[in-house]
Amino acid sequence: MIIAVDGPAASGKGTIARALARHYKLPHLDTGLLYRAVGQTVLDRGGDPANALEALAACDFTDDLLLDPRLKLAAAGNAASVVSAHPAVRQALIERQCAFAAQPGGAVLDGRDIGTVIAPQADAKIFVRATSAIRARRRYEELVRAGVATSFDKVLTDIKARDLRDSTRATAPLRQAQDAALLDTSYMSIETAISRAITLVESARARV
Ligand SMILES: Nc1ncnc2c1ncn2[C@@H]1O[C@H](COP(=O)(O)OP(=O)(O)OP(=O)(O)O)[C@@H](O)[C@H]1O
Ligand SMILES: Nc1ccn([C@@H]2O[C@H](COP(=O)(O)O)[C@@H](O)[C@H]2O)c(=O)n1
Repeated sequence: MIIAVDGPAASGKGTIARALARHYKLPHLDTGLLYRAVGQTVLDRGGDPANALEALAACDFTDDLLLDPRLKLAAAGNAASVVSAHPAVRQALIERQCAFAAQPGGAVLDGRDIGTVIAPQADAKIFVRATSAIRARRRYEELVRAGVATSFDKVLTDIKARDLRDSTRATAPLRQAQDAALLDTSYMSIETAISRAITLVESARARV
């Protein structure tokens, strides 16, 4: 079974995708990490994420970078949102994601274009959303817990800028697939959101 989980920054899609992977004993891929690794590599090389050639060259990152805690920070997230708009970067990362989705037994992937581009054949698709203020509050609290110095206003501004870039780019923009179920977690606890996600997957399976 392939499960596609998409949604905007800090909507909770990673939390839900990891829980679904545990529940159904499936491997999980956080595809945002791949774009973050490209963005971080450009920054480490002193390059400009908006430069398509530099961003494409940074797709040669090695997998140990995926464990680098810097990928969780705002700098990598913002750079990821810029490099991910280059069609050549998306093309360079597509094969790896499609292969992950196609492995025997299936997989859970989360990102922005899983249900629309990477795995349009997914058995279950969930589009996770929450208001920008609630997403910013959750992300701000997460960063504070991790000891990162920031402010709620900065996190909210970053999230809004990322939403705009991700949903207006020409290639594989963030959008809900026509056959995806919408899960608005704005006023849900993590536990409720996970349990609703499992119910949505079960409904999708029952329809097949
Ligand atoms: N329903 C919820 N209620 C409260 N907090 C939540 C909920 N869902 C997720 N969170 C918290 O919000 C933060 C962001 O969640 P998560 O990392 O899953 O989002 P994401 O969409 O995967 O983010 P990113 O776009 O950065 O990959 C985390 O600290 C997580 O614990
Ligand atoms: N399938 C995807 C996943 C991510 N992106 C871009 O990467 C940025 C970081 O993603 P997070 O999920 O870790 O927040 C995100 O803002 C997107 O620009 C993507 O394009 N496609």
